[in-house]
Amino acid sequence: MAQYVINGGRRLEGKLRVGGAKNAILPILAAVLLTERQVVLHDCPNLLDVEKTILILESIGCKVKREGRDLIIDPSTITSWVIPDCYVREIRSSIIFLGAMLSRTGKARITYPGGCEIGQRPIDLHLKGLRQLGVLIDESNGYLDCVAPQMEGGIIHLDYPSVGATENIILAAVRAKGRTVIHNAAKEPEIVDLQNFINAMGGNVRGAGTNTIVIEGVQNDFREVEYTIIPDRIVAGTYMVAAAITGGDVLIDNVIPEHVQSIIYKLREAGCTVHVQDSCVRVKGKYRLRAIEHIKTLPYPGFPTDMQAQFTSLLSVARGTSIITETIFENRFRHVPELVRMGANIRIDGQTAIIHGVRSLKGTTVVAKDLRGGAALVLAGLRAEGQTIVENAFYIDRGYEQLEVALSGIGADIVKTNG
Ligand SMILES: CC(=O)N[C@H]1[C@@H](OP(=O)(O)OP(=O)(O)OC[C@H]2O[C@@H](n3ccc(=O)[nH]c3=O)[C@H](O)[C@@H]2O)O[C@H](CO)[C@@H](O)[C@@H]1O
Ligand SMILES: C=C(OP(=O)(O)O)C(=O)O
Repeated sequence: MAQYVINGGRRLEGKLRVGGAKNAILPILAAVLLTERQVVLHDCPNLLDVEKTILILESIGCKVKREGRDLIIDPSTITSWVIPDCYVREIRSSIIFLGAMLSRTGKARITYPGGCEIGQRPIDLHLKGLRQLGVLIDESNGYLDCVAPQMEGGIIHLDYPSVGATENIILAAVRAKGRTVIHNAAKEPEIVDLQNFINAMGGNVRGAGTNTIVIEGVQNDFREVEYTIIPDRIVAGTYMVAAAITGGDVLIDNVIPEHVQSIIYKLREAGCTVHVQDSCVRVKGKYRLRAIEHIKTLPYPGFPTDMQAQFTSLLSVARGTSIITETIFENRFRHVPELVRMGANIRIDGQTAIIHGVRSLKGTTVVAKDLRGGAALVLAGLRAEGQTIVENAFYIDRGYEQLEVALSGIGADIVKTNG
């Protein structure tokens, strides 16, 4: 199986560009089902999760063509409302097809989604919201069989601002009769991107980015659309940490600075210099950064859970003791035992990691257990003395495009091999 081999200790310097966001393109690929006209998406990242989502679209009859970083999709020819199990089990975000498929065909069949390395990740809020729009859901033998002859708008109060539930409800409500209001909606930038994409096709969604989203059901045909995916704030954040942890100086291009505000604040707190200009963020690290008193993961605009693991690596070599509390997912410290194998001094107490910074990490063989935890191990390897091998590279490839090429371009010694 593929692995990353890193010879650590090199200071990273130079410039790199961030591509379109995984968490934006995945729901947008589902939203494509809302139209029967051609959709052209620009800056589509070449990621495992994107490839698998394209396979879902193809398996239900859509035609998808990749030309460089563009995807050209013809969704006019849907032949099935059944989302195939094999993809659903592999990628969690496939559950978003439920709302989109219901909007398009009034029915959908899907199994429960996978991707549960970081927690249980139930879908109760998705289903509760859809039921409130009039969807009849039969849950038996591990399948969700859904029918919605005519969805009706309604008022939905989410018990928690779940990103996926917010997206699923928006997708279902776009074609419902009347107005839907989602209270306590998630405010993540990827939801704003979904709203903008839907509106570009002819939908009527407003309020994304705030905690109240209003969807006016639209019955008429949607138009052809060309749309550019927003840059990936988590990939940007990961490169920012790569600069910081190696004491480097890296300019990251194609970033929306507002989307990485909480990451910038924490990097500055650790002693990094961060300059922001237009769509560029420049991060200068130091060999020994300062500990951060407390990082608590929170829904946007709070500190993202998807950056928690990378900061655990960073703080493992900072001067002093840092505390990180993970409040979103219950099993998201699986990178910690691997970091400890590299010489980090970290103790887990429930949902909190207590990190006593050490002067150096030592390269060894470690195993990625999930996407961001895997990226965190690569970051630790960039800093460590000697050679680090990160096994299970496929986890990392779910969310990072040619990570070894990007990092080599700014001075890292990293290759991907077939173990
Ligand atoms: C493809 C995608 O966009 N993935 C992101 C999305 O995941 P995802 O959409 O799965 O995350 P959610 O916001 O839904 O989950 C947040 C929390 O709510 C819980 N929950 C969620 C739904 C539900 O019906 N019931 C329930 O209890 C989850 O178990 C979790 O503890 O947001 C997460 C939180 O920012 C990110 O880490 C993921 O990268
Ligand atoms: C948890 C993540 O993704 P997913 O929701 O697709 O598993 C992530 O991007 O860090």
